[in-house]
Amino acid sequence: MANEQSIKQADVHGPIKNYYKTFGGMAGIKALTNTFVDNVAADPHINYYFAHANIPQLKYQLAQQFCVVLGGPCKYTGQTMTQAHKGLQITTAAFNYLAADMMAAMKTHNIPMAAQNYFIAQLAAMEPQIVTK
Ligand code: HEM
Repeated sequence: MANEQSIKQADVHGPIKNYYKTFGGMAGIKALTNTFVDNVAADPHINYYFAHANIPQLKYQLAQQFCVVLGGPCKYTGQTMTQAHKGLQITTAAFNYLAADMMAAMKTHNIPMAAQNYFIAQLAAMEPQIVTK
């Protein structure tokens, strides 16, 4: 299990459920993250936000964060969601496009529906920290 500091930093809301194995452990989470970031990079509604992003670093931090959210034995050492998205002027519409890109990625990887619902609810709970416009 991730420690308390790591959980807080990852902006996990509410009780963590253990879906780590359902997502295929770290290999599954990395594969999902790759598909998700690829979907975002190909999404003309939001990809311009990532024009100057360090994609390998972003994928690494996302996979660690997702692992913590899914109850896995990881530590998230990146920025909080408030810090990471400060000044990016992210809109509700952009947030929703990104969520749809994650749903498509989970579908691609055949994640069971209950696990999908848990994960997307966790991401949705981060919206107040991310949407600033
Ligand atoms: C629940 C949804 C989201 C989560 C979980 C999330 C998570 C993250 C994480 C973990 C980082 C890296 C922090 C670090 O390196 O310390 C990051 C950075 C970033 N995020 Fe998000 N994010 C979300 C939504 C969004 C949305 C909607 C956008 C824009 C449409 C966005 C744009 C960015 C950008 C541009 C960066 C900086 C990348 C870089 O400079 O390399 N994020 N996000």
